[in-house]
Amino acid sequence: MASTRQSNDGTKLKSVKSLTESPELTSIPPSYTFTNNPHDEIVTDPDDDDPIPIIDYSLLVNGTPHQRAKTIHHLGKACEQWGFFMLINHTLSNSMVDKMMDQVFAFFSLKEEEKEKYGGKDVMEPIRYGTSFNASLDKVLFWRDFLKIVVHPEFHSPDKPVGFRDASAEYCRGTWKVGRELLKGISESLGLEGSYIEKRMKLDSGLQMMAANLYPPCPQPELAMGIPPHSDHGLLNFLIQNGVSGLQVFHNGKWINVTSTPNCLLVLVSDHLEVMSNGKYKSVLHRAVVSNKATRMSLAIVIAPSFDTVVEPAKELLENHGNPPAYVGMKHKDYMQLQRSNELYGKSVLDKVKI
Ligand SMILES: O=C(O)CCC(=O)C(=O)O
Ligand SMILES: [Fe+2]
Repeated sequence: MASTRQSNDGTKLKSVKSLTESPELTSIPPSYTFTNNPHDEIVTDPDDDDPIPIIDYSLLVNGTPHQRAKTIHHLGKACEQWGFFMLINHTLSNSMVDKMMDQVFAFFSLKEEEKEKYGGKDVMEPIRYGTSFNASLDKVLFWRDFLKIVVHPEFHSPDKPVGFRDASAEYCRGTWKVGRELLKGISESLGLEGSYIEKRMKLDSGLQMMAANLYPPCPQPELAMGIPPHSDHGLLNFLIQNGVSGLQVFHNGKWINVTSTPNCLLVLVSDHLEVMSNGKYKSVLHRAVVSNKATRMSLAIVIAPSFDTVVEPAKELLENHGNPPAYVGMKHKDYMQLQRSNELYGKSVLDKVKI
């Protein structure tokens, strides 16, 4: 049975998409308005002297030993200094990516009753459609509808739209492969064996999740927020978007606009890589702002440890470098549950495991 999402005052909460479809909407409802301006920090485009790192995937997998070693070095620096990079020359074809984005758009375009089949309250449901982040807890609502699906170790898919299952099976297989190759390079960049992360994080039964976000045009974008500053659970997050910018990453005390670059994967270092590397690599704080011009869509693929893995700093890194652990271990499932059942705010979950 379709469940009903409740807003703070107990009334049914509409998706942002259906809210924006009412023709008279010229201002945003007060429940979406931030009283302390979320846009008051420094926002800038990337500096020419400190550009967003670019990693060439083809050199990592098919390069000469020298090219591969150089790429692994750059990869390590990107994880250390930005927690974020753009991946080019990867193996995901344009047609595969386009097909996937078309299906995500088709899902959000279904009738609300159809989408509401996945509108359950349990934050750990394998397929979950909703709005804002945690609508029953969010003090101010976010200008965003979402669909989250677990696709590994068990593959799930909504039945509609018709082409969704095939497109997502193909896209998820492709991104999983890229994720495992990148994690090999990242293990090596930490001075560990190439297979270290995949073994230690039990990636054969690792969690892969797809999270699709829809940010409809907003009549007062300066008062609203698509998704608040946060870092993600898991090891890596691959983001693609529909050609409309809105992602900002926090770097050296400033919010950096990430302009949409076709054919590249935006790769975000996530909390479990920070924990596992004992803080050498930092998960990136990021947020999404909205616009009054176009609907923005983004699609995230989370590559994460198996649910039963206790994620803690790699003993080998502590022993080799004589460093004390900076984080306590926590089971991935407990970490994810903690993040999903609270307000999304900065690195608040990571702070709980920091020593
Ligand atoms: O829409 C974006 O660019 C960011 C989405 C995001 O941070 C997430 O899904 O975790
Ligand atoms: Fe995120």
